[in-house]
Amino acid sequence: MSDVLERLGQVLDARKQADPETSYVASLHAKGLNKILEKVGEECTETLLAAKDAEHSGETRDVVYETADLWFHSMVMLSRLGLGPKDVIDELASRFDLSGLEEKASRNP
Ligand SMILES: N=c1c2ncn([C@@H]3O[C@H](COP(=O)(O)OP(=O)(O)OP(=O)(O)O)[C@@H](O)[C@H]3O)c2ncn1[C@@H]1O[C@H](COP(=O)(O)O)[C@@H](O)[C@H]1O
Repeated sequence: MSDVLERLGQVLDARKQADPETSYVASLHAKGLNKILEKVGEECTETLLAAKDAEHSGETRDVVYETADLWFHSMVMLSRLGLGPKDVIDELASRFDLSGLEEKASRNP
């Protein structure tokens, strides 16, 4: 599963040098970090709206589609900052066996 994220991360890094006329990712980089963050925010909102709709309709296709857009644009943001999916996967892996409530308590002793 994470192989897909790893491969996509490599493609995204390579696209930083690509022609903005032929690459969507390169066109985002050409517009700058603020444009990338704007897209992350937009996709986040679209994901929330799709999840709200899905709870009522039971139809989950749009949630998957919008979450893919959100992950994709978040990965473009990470790539912009010299990071990649491995950084996030390693962070999640380090949280295995740690309850979210315990982690929160350790932050606010
Ligand atoms: N996974 C994706 C991916 N998911 C979504 N998108 C694009 O993200 C955009 C989604 O934004 P919107 O729906 O808001 O579309 P929009 O209205 O065109 O966006 P704006 O003009 O408003 O910014 C669309 O253009 C989608 O095509 C993606 N574009 C590229 N990839 C991957 O990135 C690789 C490199 O892409 P290029 O840089 O285009 O070669 C591709 O081979 C894919 O693997």
